[in-house]
Amino acid sequence: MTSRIYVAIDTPDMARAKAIATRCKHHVGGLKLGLEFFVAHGQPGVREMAELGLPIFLDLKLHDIPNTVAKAVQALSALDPTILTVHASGGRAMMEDAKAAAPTHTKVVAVTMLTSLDADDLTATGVGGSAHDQVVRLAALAEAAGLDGIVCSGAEVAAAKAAWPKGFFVVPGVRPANAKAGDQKRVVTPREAVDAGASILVIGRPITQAEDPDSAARAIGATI
Ligand SMILES: O=C(O)c1cc(=O)[nH]c(=O)n1[C@@H]1O[C@H](COP(=O)(O)O)[C@@H](O)[C@H]1O
Repeated sequence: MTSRIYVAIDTPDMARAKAIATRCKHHVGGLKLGLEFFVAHGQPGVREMAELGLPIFLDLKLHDIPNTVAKAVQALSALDPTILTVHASGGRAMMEDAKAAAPTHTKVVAVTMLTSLDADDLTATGVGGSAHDQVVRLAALAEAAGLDGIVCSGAEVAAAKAAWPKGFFVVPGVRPANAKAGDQKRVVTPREAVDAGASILVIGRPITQAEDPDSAARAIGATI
């Protein structure tokens, strides 16, 4: 079975990005390329990484007015990513237009509440209610907009999936037992994320900062 792990290649260094991806490519299901990589290398960089043969998750977390997001999605369509992110808080029309502009088989998923935020951070942004409420509310909005799924923490995925059984659920903020949380606040283990219903897990530093990324990915894979 294909691994559910997408490794987050968060580096602006192309040689390092390729080295990590090459070392763990047999134990992950895909590569997640985000802002750090994209700002440094753009579309040619994404194409170069795609040559390694793994599915590409392009995590640009688009968040702007509908027209701007739709045009940005159109402009990156030739990359044909397997997964693409937008922010659910951009609203329904923005999500609808992003989905309409994306290649038909690209899964467009909406980031709900970043895993680096906790309840206090949410309150500080002026949003009432718990993380659970916020994720379930934004998941319903993403579903209504015709998206394929959402990004949320492992703590909310079971509730979101109960409300949207056909949704695709991306779970970052994943840490093996005893691993450093770093800037992540809503953290679960890989096993907990899968048991709760994650479709895929996004894992960065526990693999990329390991002395041997291949063994780290293999060891995490063995726990799920
Ligand atoms: O959309 C994401 O992938 C994402 C959403 C979120 O809420 N939290 C989150 O950490 N991510 C991404 O998941 C990765 C997590 O990396 P590590 O914390 O190093 O495992 C990073 O590339 C983040 O950009």
